[in-house]
Amino acid sequence: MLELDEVNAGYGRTPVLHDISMEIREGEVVSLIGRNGAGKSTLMKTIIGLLTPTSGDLLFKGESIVDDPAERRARRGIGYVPQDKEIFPRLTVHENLKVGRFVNEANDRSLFEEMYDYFPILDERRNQKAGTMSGGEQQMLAIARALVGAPDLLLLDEPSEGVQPTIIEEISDIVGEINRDMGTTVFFVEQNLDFTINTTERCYVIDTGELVNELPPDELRGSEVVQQHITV
Ligand SMILES: Nc1ncnc2c1ncn2[C@@H]1O[C@H](COP(=O)(O)OP(=O)(O)OP(=O)(O)O)[C@@H](O)[C@H]1O
Repeated sequence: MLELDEVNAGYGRTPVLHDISMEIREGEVVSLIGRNGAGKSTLMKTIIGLLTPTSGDLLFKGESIVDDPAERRARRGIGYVPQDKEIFPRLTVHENLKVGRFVNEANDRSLFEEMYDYFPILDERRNQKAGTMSGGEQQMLAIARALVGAPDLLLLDEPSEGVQPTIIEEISDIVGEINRDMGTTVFFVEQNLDFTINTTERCYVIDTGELVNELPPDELRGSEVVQQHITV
């Protein structure tokens, strides 16, 4: 589904990502963990097209997308939830979902009702202004908005951030259901070990812009790799 081939990227003259190569196969739920400043958001921005790599290639469904602007990548079928969610606080829940549908309008499918089934709290609050909802509810809205146009790949940047623990578990379960029922491939970056272990099938570890390991989730807890590269 997604392949990164020796990707280097950064800000201006400051390199952040160094020779990142990874592969996310169709139907997988894959994660990347690393501490603050390790380069996780930079990697997400590079995949969605908000940052241009200085070298390397990005392939989506076997085709290079490295020259595509972000909106074309979205229309090819990549949904993205940024770290700060970027919901529109003055728009209602339903209006926010409509924006998500517009971003992916090339796709024939719209999943408004499916999203309300997965996230009943959003159904209850269809006409509520998004800015009045809790952090967890806003995160759910951001995920639903990224999914409403039926992308093939969903990218989540720290989905547990600013979300209370009970809702983190709920989000983990819903991401799993969406992956199973809709076949959506998922790639997320996180610092939260519990969320990562509960949600993922395979986990990459990043430290100072370099991939240092790849582990199954049941080896994450107590692992020396995690001690060395994740614990602050
Ligand atoms: N817009 C920017 N301009 C310059 N440097 C930046 C910018 N954004 C991030 N950086 C730097 O790039 C490095 C990686 O940051 P990034 O946000 O990718 O880390 P992260 O792993 O997502 O961390 P966090 O969990 O804190 O979001 C850091 O050294 C950071 O200071």
